[in-house]
Formats: sequence, C-alpha cells, structure tokens
Amino acid sequence: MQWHTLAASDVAHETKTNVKTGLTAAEAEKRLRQFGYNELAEGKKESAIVVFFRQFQDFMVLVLLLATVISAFLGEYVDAVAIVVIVIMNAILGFIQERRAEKSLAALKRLSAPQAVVLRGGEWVKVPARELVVGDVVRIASGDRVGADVRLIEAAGLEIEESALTGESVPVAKSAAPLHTAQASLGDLHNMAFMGTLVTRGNGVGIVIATGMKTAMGQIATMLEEADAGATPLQRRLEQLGKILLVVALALTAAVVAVGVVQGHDLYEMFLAGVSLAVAAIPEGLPAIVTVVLALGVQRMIKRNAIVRKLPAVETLGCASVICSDKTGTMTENMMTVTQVWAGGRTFAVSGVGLETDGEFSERGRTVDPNRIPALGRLLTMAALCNSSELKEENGRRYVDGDPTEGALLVAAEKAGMTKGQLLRDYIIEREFPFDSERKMMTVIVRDRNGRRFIVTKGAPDVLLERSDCLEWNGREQVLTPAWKETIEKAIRQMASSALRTIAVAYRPLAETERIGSEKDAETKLRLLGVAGMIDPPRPEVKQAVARCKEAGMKTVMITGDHVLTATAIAKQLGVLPPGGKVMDGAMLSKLSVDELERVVDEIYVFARVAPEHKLKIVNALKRRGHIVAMTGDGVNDAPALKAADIGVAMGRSGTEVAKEAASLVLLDDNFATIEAAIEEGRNIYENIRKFIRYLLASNVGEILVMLFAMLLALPLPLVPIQILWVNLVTDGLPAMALGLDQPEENVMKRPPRRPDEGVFARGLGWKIVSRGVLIGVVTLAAFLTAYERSGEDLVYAQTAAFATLVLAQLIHVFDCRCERSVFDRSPFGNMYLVAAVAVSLVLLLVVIYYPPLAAVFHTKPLAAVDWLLIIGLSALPTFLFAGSLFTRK
Ligand SMILES: Nc1ncnc2c1ncn2[C@@H]1O[C@H](COP(=O)(O)OP(=O)(O)OP(=O)(O)O)[C@@H](O)[C@H]1O
Ligand SMILES: [Ca+2]
Repeated sequence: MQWHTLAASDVAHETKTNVKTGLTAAEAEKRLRQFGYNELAEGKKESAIVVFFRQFQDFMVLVLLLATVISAFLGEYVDAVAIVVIVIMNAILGFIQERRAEKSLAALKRLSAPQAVVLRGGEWVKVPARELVVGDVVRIASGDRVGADVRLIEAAGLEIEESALTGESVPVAKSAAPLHTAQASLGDLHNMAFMGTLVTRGNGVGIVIATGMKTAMGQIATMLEEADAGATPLQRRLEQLGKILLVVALALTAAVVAVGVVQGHDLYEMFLAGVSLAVAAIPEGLPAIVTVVLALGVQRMIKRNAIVRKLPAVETLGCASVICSDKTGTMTENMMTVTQVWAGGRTFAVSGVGLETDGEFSERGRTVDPNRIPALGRLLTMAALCNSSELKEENGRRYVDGDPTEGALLVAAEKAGMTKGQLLRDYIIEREFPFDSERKMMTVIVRDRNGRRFIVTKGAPDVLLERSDCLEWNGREQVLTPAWKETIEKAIRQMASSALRTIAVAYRPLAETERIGSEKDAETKLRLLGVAGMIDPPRPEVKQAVARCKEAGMKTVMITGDHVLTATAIAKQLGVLPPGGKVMDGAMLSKLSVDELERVVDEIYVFARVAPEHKLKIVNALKRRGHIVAMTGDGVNDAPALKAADIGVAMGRSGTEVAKEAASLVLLDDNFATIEAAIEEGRNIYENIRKFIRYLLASNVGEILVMLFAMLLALPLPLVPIQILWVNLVTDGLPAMALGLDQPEENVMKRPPRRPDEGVFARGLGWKIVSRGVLIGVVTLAAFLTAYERSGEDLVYAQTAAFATLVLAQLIHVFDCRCERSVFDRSPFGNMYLVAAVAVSLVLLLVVIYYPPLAAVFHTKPLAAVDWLLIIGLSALPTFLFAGSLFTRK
C-alpha cells in the first residue's frame, strides 16, 4: 500500500478507523488477537530443562557423580544414593535461584517497556506499545520512540531522527500532507513515522498502518538486539575471584588428599573425601547468589517506586556522592497555581487553591473584576490561547491534561470567567510552535472571527523581554526603553524571590500578507502584556530526604530551567542551598569551559535558567572532580547527560521514552525522595552481598582447614564425605540466602559513600574471613579430638561431634556476619528469615544425628549431654573471641 500518497481520510478508510474517536477498545482487542502483538521477533529463550541440567555442568560435581558411581560398584550403595540425592537437591536449589532471578529481571523489563498514547473510544489513553494495532490513532511528541509505523495526519513542528532505520542522524521534518511520488525511499516519506525512530521536536497525530514484523523496522531486523543485562562490577570481580578461589580450593584439597595418603589413609577413601571437599569449598554458587540478591533488592526498590533498568546501577547507587536533581516535579509538587499577575503596570493577587476555579482577583486588598481591566483580561485570554493543555475532570476530580504550568494559567483564566473551550469558538489556532526548554517559549498563530491574525507567545520573562520591543502600559503602547526594562525586571524579581515561577505573555498583530516560516520569524518584535507568577509547593518529604542525603555524605544539587531567584528561594526552603553555597545561572554556565567549571563546581548548589545541554557539562565537571554522579532528567535533550552520569535517573510519569531508555533508574513517582530510598537500598544490597561472601568463605576456610589439620596431624578423617556435602547444602545454603535479605544496619545512611574501586575484601572483610575461618577449623578439630579421646577412640562418635561443631560454629557465626563492627551491635532476631534458616538447619542437624535411618546414612550417632555442652562452648568461640574485644572498645 502506498500510504504516503493517500489523503488522511483515505488512510482512515483503509484501516477502518475513525480519526475523531480512534478504535473502540473491543475492536482494538479483536485486532490484537487477530494480528498479534506489536513486537519484533526475539531470540529463543532457554527452557527450564536446560537451566536445570546446567546445574550439573560444574566439573567437580561431575567428578563427584563419577566417584559415586565407583563407590556404588564397590558396594557402598547407601553412600552413593545419599550423595546423588544431595547433588540433585543442590541442583534444584541452584535452579530455583536462577529461575527466580530471571523472572524478576523479566518483570523488570516489562515494567520499563515503552508506552504509547493512543485514542481509544474517544479518549486518549496510555498503553504498552506492544498493544498497538493497525488503525489505532496515536499521538507522538518530542522524546517518544515511535511505537509502530504511522501515517501522520497532524504534525506541529514535528521532527524525527530516523538513524535506527536509515542511518541518517539528522532529524527529518515531518508533515501531514500527502506526497505525490509513488516511489520514494524511507528517508523521503515525510508524512510517515516509523517504529523505533525518535521524535526530537514537536508533536503529531497519526494512524498506525503497520505493527510488529510488518513495520519497516521489522523488515530489516529479523531479531531484536539482545538488550545486554550486563554484569555488575561486583559480579565481574567475583567472577575473577571465583577463579582464584577455585585454584586455591583445589590446591588445598589436593594437599589434603596427598597428605592423607602419605599418612596411610586409603586412596579411595581420600579421593571421595577430597572430591566432596572440593565440591563444598569451591564457591561456584557465589555469582548465582549475587544475582539473586541483586534481583531481590531490585524488587524491594520497585516497592519504593524505583525501577532499575541496568543491573550494575544497583551497585553504583551505593557509591553516589552527588545527586543532581531537577526542581520542577521532582523536588516540587508540579501543582502550579497562579497567585500573582502583573499586567499593564498593575499587580493583582489571585486567590484560590490548586485547580479550584473559585478564586478572585484583587488589587491592594480590594477585589476587582478582571473583565473590567482590559490589560488583565487580555493577558488571561492570550495565556489560554497559547496553551496546549486542557483542564479535565474525572470522577469529580479536576486534573490538567498536559503541562501543569499551562494548567495553572487556564485555571486563572477560568477565575475570570474564560474557558479555553469558549475561546476556541471565537479564535482559531492556525499554527503552533511547541514549548521546548531550549527556547523556553511557546508560540501560536491565531485568527479571530474577523479574520485578523496575530501571534501569541508565552515563556520565561527574561527571554520574552529580549524578544519584545514594546509593552502595554495602562492601555497604551510604550517603547521598551532600558528604563521600562528595569521596571519590569523589578516586578519579575519581586515575584521570583518569593519562590514564584514566572511566565510572561506577549503578542503581535500580523498583517494579512505576512508569512511566518519558522518560530524565529514569530518570536520577535513582540508586545509584552504582562507576567503571571505561580506557586509550586515543595514536596513535603523532600526536605528530609535532602537532609538524609547530606548525612550520608552526598551533596544535592538543584538544576532547573526556572528563574534564578525562584530556584534560590525553593532551594533554601528545602535545605539544598546551605549558607555560603553558590548559585549559577545558564548564561554563566555557557561562558565557562568544563575546566573552569570543574574548579568551582563543588561550591555550587543550584544551577538555574539552564538549558538541557548544560546538564552534560555539569555531569562532566563533577565527574572530573572524582564524584559519582546521579543526574535526573525527563526530556529528549536530557538523554546525553543521563547516559554520561554514573546513574541516569529518569522520571517515570513525566519522562519521555528516550530519557527512560538512557537512564539506569526510573522513578515511578518522579519524586526526589525516591532517589534517596533507592540509594539506601543500593547501599544495603551491597552490604548484604558482602555479608554472605563473608559467611560463605569463612565457612569454606573452616571446612578445608579442619581436614587439612587432621591430615597433617596424622589423624583419622574428622568428617566423612556425606557430612561435608550436607554442610555445603544446608548450613552454607539457607543462612547465606537469608543474609542476602538482611535489613540495613542503622548506619548505612550515616556514613560516606563507598569508593567505587573498593575491592571485595575491603574494610577488613578479608581478615574477618581468614581469622574466623581458621578458628572454625580449629574448634571443629578440637571437638573431634576431645570426643575421640573421651569415647575411647570411637571414630563415628568423634566424627559426629566434629560435624555438629562445624555446623553450630557456622550457625553462630552467621549472626556475626550481619554486623560490620560487633555481633553485639544488633539483635539476632532482627532478620527473621535468618532465624528461620538457622532453626531449620539446627532441626535438620538433630534429625541426621538422632533419627536412626538417617544417622546410618550420615555416619552419626547420638552424643552425650556433656559433649553437647563442650560442642556449644567451642562453637561459640570463633564468633565471640574477637567480638568481646570489640565490645569493650565500644
Ligand atoms: N508550557 C510553557 N510555555 C511557555 N513557557 C514555559 C512553559 N513551561 C515553562 N515555561 C517557561 O520556561 C521556563 C523553564 O522551564 P523548563 O520546563 O525548562 O524548566 P523547569 O521545568 O522549570 O525546570 P526543571 O528543569 O526543574 O524541570 C519556566 O520558568 C517558564 O518561565
Ligand atoms: Ca561450603
């Protein structure tokens, strides 16, 4: 179909849709069922079976299974079966962990899937882009990724960057008019928008003419580029560490076997013990647990309204030292209300709260009728005309469909009895140049009933002042002399320094013949009508969040397009701007080089009147100072800064698709406080990973050493293979997982951010692992020896005592691992998962000792009460020997 040659009405006819109301929900669903989801074919997924069997791939596990087969041939059936059962249970555990991690990552992907705005049954609604069908009427705007192939029927200043499709990175201007060339290349189809391309300016409406694999993108891409989940820095470091630990564990195990054989142990017995020890001591499961803990942490973040798009960000969050945040909507409510209007040389106060339209205009305390004051009436009319938003009502609640700033102006106009709907009966909007934060203006060309045309512009007052050459003053036109400028600037400053956001309105009559090519032609030689000032209250929770960030060693920087004085006033209210802190504006920022900025950037707490491209400069300067920078953003132009920042943070509600794609964190509620929450989670996740690394490795050191010491001392084997495997499955498995779910220590947000280059064993972790590991090995051996002597050299009895001691020592030590400083710092009941995991392990220990059938399998026998006392005493040593000294120091 040559869609581009058709008139809009024919496109609607061909796709059986209605451009006024769109498809009905029922029809859309029917088409979705019939033609399928709007998706590009994806690569094949690994099946559950494959994932399950991969758990056995591990070399040592294979050797173990082989050894089991040998022992079965030798008649050791019970041992063989028990080992196989344990290996299978281990695989199941690994399988569950891997699946779980995968599932939560998939859920995450769904949450951050692109959305599309579509007309369904007469209402504009947001749906996942995969639910688009042919015939849907969609709206696209600057910052969107186009969701399907679309024939445009409206376009206002629309420009689309199509490099994903054509390789051409210069945006193409789009229009709605039919083209007359039948044959045209993709790049020439100016009235079409293609799936996967990027709206860089303006907005438009179109009809979906192809979805999924039928789109131009689908035809060139047979497979979706696999979004690389990317290993986190810690995962990568652990992978390397894993290789080292593998070698060390194997070497030590080999030593155990060699020494054992030299001391006269049976070769086969030593081989099986060695292989079991290797299986237990090689922390091959570490990366998997890290992934699970990361995934679980990510789920906790979702509960706190933060979505992680890139897993490595979870770790980087904990290193953040500067948070650069937008003001409007992130630190403030984005609920604007006009409270002051300056028009024709007079200042009016406006009463009323929020979007309620009962409010009055007053001048010096006296109520006035705005319709009797032409300058005021004109300003409000123009502000409502040059306005791409609408006031709507749903379930009795009023809301702004569009920009809250514009909504506030509409509410103010309604307070004077003017609605946009009525105005649009008297005026026709011929053309619109949408707002962008670069220009900080928006312009429309309007025609009134008598056919007279004029331009209306609204925007940042300081910018508009530059574009105006005269103003309305007491009903008369005045040339804008420097003296007049000073008067107006004073009025603006007065509003801005009381934290009001200011917007100026200006207009210019157009001669019938005058042609306006671009916004440049329009936004010049304007007549200034006046300025509206609106409040945007700070979000109540932000002040505390800023304070908490400060406590956690992080600096908060406000970045805003708003006026310097408005920004300063709000920054003070929120505690962002400390006494002596500096404010810089966009004009100054433009003049400085990155080098110069780098020198002063640490003193600056507020950047005001900035354009989006300034953000990149700020990020770079901060990074050069060695900071780890989190930067928020929502528009297309913010994307480069979001990418450059260590942690790009996009707004989930108001953010564009492009910003979300560039970000590694998305805030579902657009709230600054959520960043702080995410950082807290990020720090906690990292600490939890450290906790179980500490636990697992100390346990493994203990396991290996008890065997090595025994062999060196020419003793019998203190543990039999099946016991070692049990310890690996139960004692090392459950509590380690529970540690991954631990609550943060009280001081996580009371200490400076972690250094990003910090190693796995930093902050004393290595020492803790080795010292506690050695102690665990020593006390286990001590229990073994004592029990051996006391029982008259009953080997099974002594092995049972060693087994119980090893397990208990680990189960006590696990509580130590929860604490950075001392085990006495935290109540052991703070983490009920851990308490449960420990309880289950204890019960299982007693079962394999006291339930005769299992006792036979695990080579154990009941222990005397006295020996239990001894075992408990010895088990407590590794944890409390050092804790005591720390306790007294505290
Ligand atoms: N819809 C609009 N039409 C015309 N002018 C606008 C509009 N919205 C904002 N402005 C003007 O442009 C200025 C900058 O707005 P911009 O949206 O770039 O930044 P912001 O939203 O205030 O800041 P932040 O970066 O904190 O979100 C505002 O102070 C206002 O004067
Ligand atoms: Ca182990």
